[in-house]
Amino acid sequence: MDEPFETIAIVGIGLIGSSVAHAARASAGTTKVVGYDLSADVRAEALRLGVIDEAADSLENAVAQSDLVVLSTPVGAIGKILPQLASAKAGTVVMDVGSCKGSVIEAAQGLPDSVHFVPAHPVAGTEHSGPAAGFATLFRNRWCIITPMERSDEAYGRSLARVDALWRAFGSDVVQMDAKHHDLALAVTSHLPHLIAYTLVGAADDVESVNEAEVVKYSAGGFRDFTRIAASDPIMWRDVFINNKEAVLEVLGRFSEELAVMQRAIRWGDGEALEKAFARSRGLRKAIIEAGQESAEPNFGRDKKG
Ligand SMILES: NC(=O)c1ccc[n+]([C@@H]2O[C@H](COP(=O)([O-])OP(=O)(O)OC[C@H]3O[C@@H](n4cnc5c(N)ncnc54)[C@H](O)[C@@H]3O)[C@@H](O)[C@H]2O)c1
Ligand SMILES: O=C(O)C(=O)CC1(C(=O)O)C=CC(O)C=C1
Repeated sequence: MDEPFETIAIVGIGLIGSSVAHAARASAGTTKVVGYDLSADVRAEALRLGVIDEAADSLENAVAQSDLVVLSTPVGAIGKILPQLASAKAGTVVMDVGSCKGSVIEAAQGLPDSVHFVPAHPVAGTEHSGPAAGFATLFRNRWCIITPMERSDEAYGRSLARVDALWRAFGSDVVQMDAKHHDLALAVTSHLPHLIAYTLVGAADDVESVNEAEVVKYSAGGFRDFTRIAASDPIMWRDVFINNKEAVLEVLGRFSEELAVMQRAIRWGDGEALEKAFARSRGLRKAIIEAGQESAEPNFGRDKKG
């Protein structure tokens, strides 16, 4: 990288924060990672694992010594932390990695121009959380969506370019997007699927004549795949749904209509309608595989040993 961020501060050392720390050291010229987390246990674990070089005892201390501040806490906390960065030294670059962007940008409105805030969202993750879950290649071949602040000064443009280069160094493709569009698109591709997975697992609890032991014992592939998604961090997802309410409710409305169409087709034995809908889904999966965003191997390649 031309102008690397030599010292970075990771605020919130979980799956994404620790992955950024690993990737920055491995491929973006970072030589020192300072970490701050609300949890002292997480700070100690991150230090022990070598995810961070130094644990800061406060947000201020982490920010003071860094070229780049990475906000990788749940989205609700990002909104609370941003206003506290108003007094950061001039030229500090701050980047978040939150899953929704409108509420984060709203919280950044009060920052002075001397702080360069670049909202980013790596569309990459797993169902695991915590500092041990991160790895350097998480962002490789994935998209990172940047939703820049509305400002046209040259200094901000330079910081934007440095953040763009950082994600490219991690192996991501980078695209810029308006925050409102980002929030609607991700409500379709990420937030609704998680809501459906959480709801499906909840529904299994509701069928009283099938007990939990049977659900576990006879769990079929489709159910197992949903449970992977539904094992994601409850606090992270609570914050996503609260902070992307409008887009999620819009997409959920469309989903409910589609579900009613399916329900009706099943009730009336309309095989043609069902077959048509299922064929369309198969085509979409093929397109995702062809775009290199998923493995074509059965069961996502998880059956392979070694
Ligand atoms: N998990 C994913 O797949 C994924 C993918 C892309 C983006 N994101 C986004 O990245 C962010 C982090 O997600 P994650 O999966 O790494 O979460 P995580 O649960 O693994 O880690 C979050 C960490 O933030 C800490 N934290 C909470 N409040 C804090 C505060 N006020 N100050 C300092 N630390 C605080 C927690 O103690 C925890 O260690 C979220 O905003 C999420 O929306 C997640
Ligand atoms: O792969 C997963 O397990 C994820 O949930 C990652 C995932 C998603 O694909 O929906 C989750 C949240 C994000 O903000 C980005 C990526």
